Amino acid sequence: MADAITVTELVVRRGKATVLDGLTCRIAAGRITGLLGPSGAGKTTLIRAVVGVQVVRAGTVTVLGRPAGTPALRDKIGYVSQSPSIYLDLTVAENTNYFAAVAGVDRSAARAAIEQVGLAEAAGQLAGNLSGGQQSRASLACAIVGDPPVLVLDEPTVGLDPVLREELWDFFAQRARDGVSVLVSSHVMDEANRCDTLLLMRAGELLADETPAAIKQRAGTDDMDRAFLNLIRAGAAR
Ligand SMILES: Nc1ncnc2c1ncn2[C@@H]1O[C@H](COP(=O)(O)OP(=O)(O)OP(=O)(O)O)[C@@H](O)[C@H]1O
Repeated sequence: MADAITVTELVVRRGKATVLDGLTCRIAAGRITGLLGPSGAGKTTLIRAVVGVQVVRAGTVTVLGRPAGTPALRDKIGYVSQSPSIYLDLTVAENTNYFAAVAGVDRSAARAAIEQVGLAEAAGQLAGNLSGGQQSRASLACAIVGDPPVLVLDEPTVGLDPVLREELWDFFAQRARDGVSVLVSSHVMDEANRCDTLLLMRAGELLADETPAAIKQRAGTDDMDRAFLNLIRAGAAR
């Protein structure tokens, strides 16, 4: 299977700490890859390197065969950061229209994105007046305008109720079936079960790069929470 993202011997320092120390992994095209691990493991740092906003000390990151951060990738990656990255003084529709203009697509794509995240009724509202969950969805709408072939989502379902979370995961699965490559970080284990592949990180290292079923089998349990705890504790004890 082709890789959408290739990370080779990646070294990143943040402040005085080496957060990633020679990380190597591959993210398959047209699949949902989950990025999991304890707080501080380096998930956001890896995501930032993939979208090209992280200074890297050594190693390489390529997306769709090009170095991460190259201008040619700008309209190929939809990125949702941990905090909503929308203009609070614009309406939802104005925000998505702006992203449509940047992506070079017309406003019908912006309207479609708003509908896909279930925000049609709030399209005319100022983003600053939305609830936290609505702001997250508005951010996601901006990221998916123009159907980029790669989606990079940093904890996109935080603060969402279970129904919305389910809908968004159905949406990610649909996107993957359409050939989109989805890299998504999460702390929620039932979300981990919906990924095709899981990258489990701890302290900047990759502890596992396997299917959810393989991870559970290796950890000797059917419960994903328990499987992760087992693997993380085994990793810590190494
Ligand atoms: N701006 C920064 N300056 C210095 N160190 C940082 C900075 N941002 C993050 N770090 C450190 O980098 C390490 C990895 O952080 P990162 O945000 O990548 O972890 P994470 O796995 O995404 O955590 P979480 O699940 O809590 O979001 C942490 O030890 C953190 O303290």
